[in-house]
Amino acid sequence: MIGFIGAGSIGGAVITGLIKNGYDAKEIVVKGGKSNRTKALQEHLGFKLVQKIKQLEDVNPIFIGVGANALDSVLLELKSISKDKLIIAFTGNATVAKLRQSLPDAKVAHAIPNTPVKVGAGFTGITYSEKFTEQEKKQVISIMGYTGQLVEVPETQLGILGTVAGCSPAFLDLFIEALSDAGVKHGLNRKLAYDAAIGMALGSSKLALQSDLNPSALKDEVTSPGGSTIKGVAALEEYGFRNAVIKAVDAAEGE
Ligand SMILES: NC(=O)C1=CN([C@@H]2O[C@H](COP(=O)(O)OP(=O)(O)OC[C@H]3O[C@@H](n4cnc5c(N)ncnc54)[C@H](O)[C@@H]3O)[C@@H](O)[C@H]2O)C=CC1
Ligand SMILES: O=C(O)[C@@H]1CCC=N1
Repeated sequence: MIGFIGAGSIGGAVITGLIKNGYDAKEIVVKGGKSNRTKALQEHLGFKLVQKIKQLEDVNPIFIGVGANALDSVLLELKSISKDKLIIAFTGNATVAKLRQSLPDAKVAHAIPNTPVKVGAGFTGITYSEKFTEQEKKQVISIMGYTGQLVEVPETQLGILGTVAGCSPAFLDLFIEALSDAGVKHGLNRKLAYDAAIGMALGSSKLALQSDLNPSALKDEVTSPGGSTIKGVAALEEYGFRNAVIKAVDAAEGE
């Protein structure tokens, strides 16, 4: 059995991704928060819902999906049942040092998933404490693999990886929304405008993944000489698109 504490946006997305992609819901135990959200998710997905962290005593690994405000109290409650367990926290400020200090008898890791885990297309960065064996890392991969890619990085890179992959779904959604607004401005109906923008983002991502060319060269393939695309690219540069994206990442990184 595997466990979750906190099933909000990211905890719920990982649980959904696991179950929708074939992980047995009967093997998942969730301790949710005070809202009815987890109950609604449980009715939809069929995992086991418990009321107390102590009820996760026989569960391993345990994933923590609570926010920073709830982390300390959760770790305090978890301590007495954490001996030799694998504890993986998604919480932004759950550094390995903090987790290690709060749960000295556990094997801890800090991971930053992104919301596409919900459809098995996630990109999750993870830093393990040195206590994790290769076998235990494989165990985590065998679970998180249901939700997409899992990439191990040193903790010095986990924050920026979490921004580039974890915050950016919101940035891309904003781009898709803006693109469809422009389509509507020029006469497309809203549904067709969204379908076109989303279909483009999906197709371009697939092409970037499968092509030998980097995104810069792929852009060059779209910009016919004297054509409409290069005029649009010039306008994006004029309005600081590239700089706006870099500044967005700087801001998310707290700069
Ligand atoms: N939303 C995202 O895309 C990502 C979020 N994160 C990090 O994950 C953390 C949570 O973020 P969200 O899921 O967006 O927030 P959220 O507010 O949607 O989810 C937090 C959940 O924890 C529950 N909770 C609070 N106290 C609890 C307790 N004692 N026991 C069980 N459940 C409890 C709440 O009821 C809520 O459902 C944050 O630190 C965030 O930085 C990390 C990667 C991606
Ligand atoms: O906004 C946040 O704090 C989290 C971190 C990555 C995505 N969402």
